[in-house]
Amino acid sequence: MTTKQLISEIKKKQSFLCIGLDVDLNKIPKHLLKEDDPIFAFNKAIIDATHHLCVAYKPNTAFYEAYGIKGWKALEKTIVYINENHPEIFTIADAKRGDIGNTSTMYAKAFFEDLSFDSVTVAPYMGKDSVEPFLAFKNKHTILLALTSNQGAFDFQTKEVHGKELYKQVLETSRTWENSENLMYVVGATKAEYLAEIRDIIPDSFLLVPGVGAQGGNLQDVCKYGMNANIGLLINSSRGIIYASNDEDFALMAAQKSKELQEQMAEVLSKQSW
Ligand SMILES: O=c1ccn([C@@H]2O[C@H](COP(=O)(O)O)[C@@H](O)[C@H]2O)c(=O)[nH]1
Repeated sequence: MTTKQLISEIKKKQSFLCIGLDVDLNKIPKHLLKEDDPIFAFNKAIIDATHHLCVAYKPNTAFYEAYGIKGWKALEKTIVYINENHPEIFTIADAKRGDIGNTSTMYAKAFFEDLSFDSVTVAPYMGKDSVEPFLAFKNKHTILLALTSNQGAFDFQTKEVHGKELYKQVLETSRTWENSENLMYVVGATKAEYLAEIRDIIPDSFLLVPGVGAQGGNLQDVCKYGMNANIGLLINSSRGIIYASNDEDFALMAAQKSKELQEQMAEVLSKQSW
């Protein structure tokens, strides 16, 4: 999917909500455990109930890898289901990959070609030659970790190296890489106060913003400091939506939580001049 198509979908749905599909078999409703593939059954119900309210789904691959081959198959069925039934939805493999060049190429093939995701999250720590193999894929997006939502972000990312914070160096340097127009960045909702300075460095890039909901990030603050002329934001909530109920009504409750966020986004968008 192109960025232009993503922006047009945001305008149409009045939503820049990304729903995280982080399926934990200990948290899903008990009745689903009788299904052949409980993970897929859960995802399908959530997708059927919420696809009109969001523009992106983000399965975090850890939640699938943890269940071995069955988990990976459930991930594959989930992405096929989204791509076949809702091709307008932007898909994110939250896999946080990155390795020496030839290995990164294989990671990129796994997520972009085999699984047909629109994007994958990538760690910048190994530098240019570990990220450029992902960037080489046309109409696919590499979402680079910049300033993450967790407390550990302060261990390295905000530390100054040669007089500049590391996350700012990631933003500035990555802009010089080949095919950098295929870059998006992860910035945690819990770090909203950094967004104005981040926008000074990368005014046009899309940001994937996790941390609203269970981690306490504030949607209004993220929009105030992080939005650009093309919206430029995908705000993710995972647990706050998919575990709104662990009973028979889980999909309905997920839709209700999604609607609450979508309505707040529509309100913000109504004040935006296009
Ligand atoms: O900085 C980051 C990067 C990724 N994540 C991931 O996003 C979701 C957040 O889940 P919630 O349940 O809404 O807290 C999860 O998959 C994280 O691994 C992040 O939180 N922060």
